[in-house]
Amino acid sequence: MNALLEHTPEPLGYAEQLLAAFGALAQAAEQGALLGAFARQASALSGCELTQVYLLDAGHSALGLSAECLHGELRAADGSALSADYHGDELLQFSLCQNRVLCLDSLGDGLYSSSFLPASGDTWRSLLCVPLNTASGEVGGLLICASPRALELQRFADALAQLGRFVLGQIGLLVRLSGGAVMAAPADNSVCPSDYGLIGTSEAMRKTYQLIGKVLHSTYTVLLTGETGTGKEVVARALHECGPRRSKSFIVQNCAAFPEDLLESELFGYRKGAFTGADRDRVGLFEAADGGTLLLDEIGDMPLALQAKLLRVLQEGEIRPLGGNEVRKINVRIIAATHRDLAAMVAQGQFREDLYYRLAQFPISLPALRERGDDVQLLAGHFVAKACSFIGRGPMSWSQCAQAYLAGYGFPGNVRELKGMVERAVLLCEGAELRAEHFGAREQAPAEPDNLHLRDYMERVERAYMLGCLRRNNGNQTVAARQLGLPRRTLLYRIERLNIDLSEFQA
Ligand SMILES: Nc1ncnc2c1ncn2[C@@H]1O[C@H](COP(=O)(O)OP(=O)(O)OP(=O)(O)O)[C@@H](O)[C@H]1O
Repeated sequence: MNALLEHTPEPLGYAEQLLAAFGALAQAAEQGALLGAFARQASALSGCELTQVYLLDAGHSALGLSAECLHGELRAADGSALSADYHGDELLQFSLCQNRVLCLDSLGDGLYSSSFLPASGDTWRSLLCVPLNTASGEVGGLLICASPRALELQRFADALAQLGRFVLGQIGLLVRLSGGAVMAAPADNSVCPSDYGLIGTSEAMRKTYQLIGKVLHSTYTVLLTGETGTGKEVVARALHECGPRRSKSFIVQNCAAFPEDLLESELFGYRKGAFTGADRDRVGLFEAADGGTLLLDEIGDMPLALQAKLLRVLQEGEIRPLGGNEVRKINVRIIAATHRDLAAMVAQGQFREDLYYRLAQFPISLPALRERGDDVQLLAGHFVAKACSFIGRGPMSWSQCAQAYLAGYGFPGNVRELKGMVERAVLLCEGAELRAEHFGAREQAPAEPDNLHLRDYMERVERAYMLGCLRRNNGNQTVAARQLGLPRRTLLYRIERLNIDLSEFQA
């Protein structure tokens, strides 16, 4: 509480006022009343004549005015929504995209557009713009406080942000209680859940969702790394689909798929006559993705000469088509992806260092499937359900051996391999139960129980389960023992009894 109220006048009185505000907001039983009360309380707490509450729609494609309080009176929110990228409202855009508080005391000097504020007798002078975050740190909207007087508003930002977080939490509760739709949803109502459409609840994936949430509304270049099949393209698509550019194109270019010349003309486009065979102008992918997102997949395979040109695009924000004299401004979010170790490539002179640092403005490293614990089961269940519905079959169950096999398998091809394996198993399976043999795993997996004593069968299941845990943790016995809920000595004893060869895990 100390830091929160450090700069407020009369901290004790302010703390009392703040507590009363929390209490009043907790009473609101309906979303409209809650947002109105929030606007009113924010006005009292900041001393501002105007407060506005904006909420992002579920698809993060528009910012809607949800409540407004002017001179102590609530005004009916007209439901107006600012466009997908809040273009023209740089102040709102900055605060939202950077997730940063913005405080100005000279709004009237005309440097920035403030058309989102209602006309009033006086000119608006002081402005405070506070991003509203959910408990998990995602931006859900903005609180605006404005006054025609010169006020020191920055000191109220922390307290108002806390109050805003509480309000978003309450909205979530009200929505759940009513079983109704989420937040103010202008035009578009497609939902981007907090997992961005990706399957997985492991700690490693939760961290990934947090990073996606942080960078969604910024213009940073994102570098996605991770082994093949870990979902880099899926994440790039989520960054586009759930971000402010979702109404524009999402284009993927595989940099390993073309020789240098062809890749250059694909990316930059060309003018008629630029080279033999260029019989007409052709727009490149940077231009085609204007306003949207371009994923440069397998960026580690981009030839060095083209890397220099890409760096210029990233720095200048403009391109020159082959054979053309004019440069064109482009507005594209670049996402790069690779399964290679770019830092090592830089050290070996195979990748430009300056480009590496420019691309790695915001790196996201996707975990290998073997590091995602129970996500294997979740993903497998998801792929089975999809495969069954695709071929029109009823639901299927899993034998214990099949489950143990999947839990123990290392998945070098990650989610892509799991998906392929499961789809094949569904086709091979003639009954309603998926068994280890459907995964082509008779030798490695524990045999099905028909001809085994229970103790032998249980040992095999235990062995496969332990192997899976040790593999996921690269043979680290301390971590494996913790995850299995065993004392380390017991784990070592069982490893020996089950004849598990630890050298398999040493890199
Ligand atoms: N978390 C996830 N939830 C659901 N499906 C996923 C997930 N991750 C990956 N997939 C699926 O796995 C497959 C491979 O994903 P993707 O192509 O994004 O991997 P990648 O890392 O880009 O691979 P590569 O490096 O080989 O290009 C796709 O079919 C994708 O839909």
